Amino acid sequence: MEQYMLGTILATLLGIIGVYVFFLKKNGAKNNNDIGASTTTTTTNIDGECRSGEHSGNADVIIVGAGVAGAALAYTLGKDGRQIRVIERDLTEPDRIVGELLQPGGYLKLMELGLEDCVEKIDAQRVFGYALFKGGKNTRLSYPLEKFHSDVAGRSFHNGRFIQMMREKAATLPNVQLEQGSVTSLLEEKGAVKGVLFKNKSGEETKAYAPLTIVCDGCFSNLRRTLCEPKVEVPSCFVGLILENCQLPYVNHGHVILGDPSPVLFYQISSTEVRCLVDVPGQKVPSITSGEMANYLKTMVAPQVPTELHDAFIAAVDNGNIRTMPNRSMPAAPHPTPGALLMGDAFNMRHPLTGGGMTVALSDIVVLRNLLKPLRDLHDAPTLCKYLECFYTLRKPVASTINTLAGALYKVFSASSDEARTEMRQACFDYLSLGGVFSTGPVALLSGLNPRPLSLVCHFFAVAIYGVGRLLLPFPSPKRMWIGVRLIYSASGIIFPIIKAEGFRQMFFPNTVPAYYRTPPE
Ligand SMILES: Cc1cc2nc3c(=O)[nH]c(=O)nc-3n(C[C@H](O)[C@H](O)[C@H](O)COP(=O)(O)OP(=O)(O)OC[C@H]3O[C@@H](n4cnc5c(N)ncnc54)[C@H](O)[C@@H]3O)c2cc1C
Repeated sequence: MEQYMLGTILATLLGIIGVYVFFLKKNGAKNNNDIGASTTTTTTNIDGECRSGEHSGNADVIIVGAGVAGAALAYTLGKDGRQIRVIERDLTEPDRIVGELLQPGGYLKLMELGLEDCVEKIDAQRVFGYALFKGGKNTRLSYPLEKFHSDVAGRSFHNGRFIQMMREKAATLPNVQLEQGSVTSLLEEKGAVKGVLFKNKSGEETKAYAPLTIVCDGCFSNLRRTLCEPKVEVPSCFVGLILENCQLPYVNHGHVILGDPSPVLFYQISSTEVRCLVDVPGQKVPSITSGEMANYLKTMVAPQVPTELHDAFIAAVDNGNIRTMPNRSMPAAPHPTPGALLMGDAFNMRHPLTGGGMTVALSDIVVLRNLLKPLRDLHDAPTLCKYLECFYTLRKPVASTINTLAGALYKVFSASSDEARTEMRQACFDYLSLGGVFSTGPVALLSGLNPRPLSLVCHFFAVAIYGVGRLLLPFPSPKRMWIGVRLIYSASGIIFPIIKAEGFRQMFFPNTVPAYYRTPPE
């Protein structure tokens, strides 16, 4: 017992030194890398233009993009009685490897929005937690669902089917108009966005006006430039495969393999298909056409795949249906602009390892809906813009917890040649394997069921301290003490930059939003 106490005190001291050294070193460091934003011009000045003959319609809100965020938002605001005009580039069912696992926290938001039936009739699978695999060992991490209605669980599905269900549901509302068109720019007048310029289905340039334009054009957004400061990072890419005729070792669970060089995911997306996402660090993946990719998957990845899935994995590689997608992260950095708002991936992204994107998007929609509900008229753009500034703070507890965890876990779960990082990775696996609060705490954070930033920081440093304790006990050696110091330093180096980018004050003190911002304008 005394040994453990001593270990904990030592580890805490090391932690403080680590944090201090980290801040000394990082002070002033900047990262302004924006490789995600396109160079497309995003605003068109319409000062003095005649609008007669153009599509002014009578929309209260224009929504650009009917993906996860846009389609859910269209239904939500439409249900509240607003006239909604949705312009979506392609209304056919999307076929992609993103957004296939909705966390239970996201499902709760779907219920709040009245959209939970959109995961019915699409062969969606219930998800009750995760199974973690590392070096021949595995552990099951269940979502803490006991307190919730029996329907509440994660859901995994074909993303396109889910989106199509939400689009169809939104289109059943008479006040929601869904049309195909590609928005090329925002229409700006005296510093306020008044609508959009888009190419309709027949290729004709058309203008549409509304007091509020909400841009939900996804991770490759070319409209966000003027509405935020996009600092996009691409730490890795996902390579997607579909496995058939196989059974996951843990039924109804997501599977995370702590592989080398980085994680591999498996989860069921229908009753007969298992999605596999292989993380490849960096912005380039081996070429698919030259066969380099198949070779990489067979020689590097297949030996790390659980034996139950091995044959199906090889068959999926041989089948050749291999897709790739960059994994982007971008903290929310809005430029509040009268008449416009960003939502979904266009506004904020995080590494998809923890499957948090849809949960954040749906949670943001709930926050926005509640803010807009008491407003009868949206025409006073400057006042509305000032009022909606509190959206950026009110969303923080959920969004920042999920974002921070995604970024931190990706780094902890990736293999490294650094001994301290290797210890941290092992400590994380062992900490989660302890069960009880050591697994339910982090899983509740990841699943969006308990989005508390402080709890996240406590668990993160508890893992680090646990790692240091393991190094020092029973007999600390100078070498192991040094690795312990580096472990705390490296843990600080992982989490503090993410918290800084998320905005420390908003993340931990969301109730400090001035009362003025919370009061709806008349
Ligand atoms: C590889 C990968 C895996 C992921 N896995 C998960 C997961 O398992 N769980 C999870 O919760 N999240 C996951 N995510 C994140 C998730 O996919 C996103 O957070 C979510 O799709 C964001 O929704 P969105 O509406 O902002 O964007 P999208 O769903 O991409 O929708 C954007 C829409 O805008 C349309 N559009 C684009 N430009 C224009 C234009 N100029 N005019 C008109 N329309 C336009 C597009 O056609 C599209 O329909 C993953 C992401 C990646 C990259």
